[in-house]
Amino acid sequence: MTETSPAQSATRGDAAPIIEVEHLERTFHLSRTARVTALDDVSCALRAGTCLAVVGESGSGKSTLARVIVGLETADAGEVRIAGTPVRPTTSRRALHERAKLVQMVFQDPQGSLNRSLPVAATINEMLQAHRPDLDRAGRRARLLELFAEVGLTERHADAKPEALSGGQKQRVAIARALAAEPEVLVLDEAVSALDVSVQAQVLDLLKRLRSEHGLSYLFITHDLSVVRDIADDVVVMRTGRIIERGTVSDILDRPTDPYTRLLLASAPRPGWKPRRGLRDALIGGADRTP
Ligand SMILES: Nc1ncnc2c1ncn2[C@@H]1O[C@H](COP(=O)(O)OP(=O)(O)OP(=O)(O)O)[C@@H](O)[C@H]1O
Repeated sequence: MTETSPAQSATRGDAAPIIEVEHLERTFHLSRTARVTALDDVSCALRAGTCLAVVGESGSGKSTLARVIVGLETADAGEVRIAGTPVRPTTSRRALHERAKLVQMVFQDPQGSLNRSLPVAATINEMLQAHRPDLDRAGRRARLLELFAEVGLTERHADAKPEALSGGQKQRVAIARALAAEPEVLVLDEAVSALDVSVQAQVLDLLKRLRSEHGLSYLFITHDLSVVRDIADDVVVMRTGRIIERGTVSDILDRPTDPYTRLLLASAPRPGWKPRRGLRDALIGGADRTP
């Protein structure tokens, strides 16, 4: 990770892409006759030092896009480049290690990356062993505590087992674990979606601070438009595997042109929000039928 200088921040608007996604296709074959197209000619770019939100309702292809980007899923066609290097299927430890130094993923459920029977420090230690071979045992412990302090946790949290931590604390551990690899990009897949609103706000604040302190870039996957204004610079809107609208946060949130984006906005919780009856039917049945 590198520190962002004021000059770098000032030129963010023209920043070169750190992730380039070109014409991705991915179809899942569910049976001999049934298939679902999760990605249909998807192209987008994440500018270095910025946050690109990928929004859309459940099943629109957001997680598949994220998984293809980090190499957990293979596309049928198209290409992803991270810092100019194509993401290709590989079992080479060296290639996987180099990719892990570029991009780390944070999932909705932090439990998946934590070992139930070990203190959470063990998870971070494992990452440090892989990515900081220069550190001895004491050096790793010192770095671990530094990472915990960065995400607002203490030594007490480091030595606790996952079950003793709250959802927000576990998500902070997952973020510290990702940072331990010192990546350039975090792919955050619904990373705050399971948290209570107040905890969600604190984790979003943490992510904003980490981004500016370390010059990180974020691909922020969410179905919840209410968090997008807070964290993102650019937005792509996905529907049934396609990108149907893209632009800056204010383009998409204040001046959406696509009827589906307008419906998503109408369904986003905000102060005074009341669910509209039939909205989901309208979303599934055809956005252009309902304003
Ligand atoms: N491994 C898989 N096998 C079969 N179908 C899959 C698989 N992964 C995703 N799909 C299907 O691809 C489509 C897109 O799924 P994806 O998880 O990418 O959407 P999403 O927008 O992230 O939704 P959610 O927020 O619910 O995860 C869905 O119809 C889903 O059922």
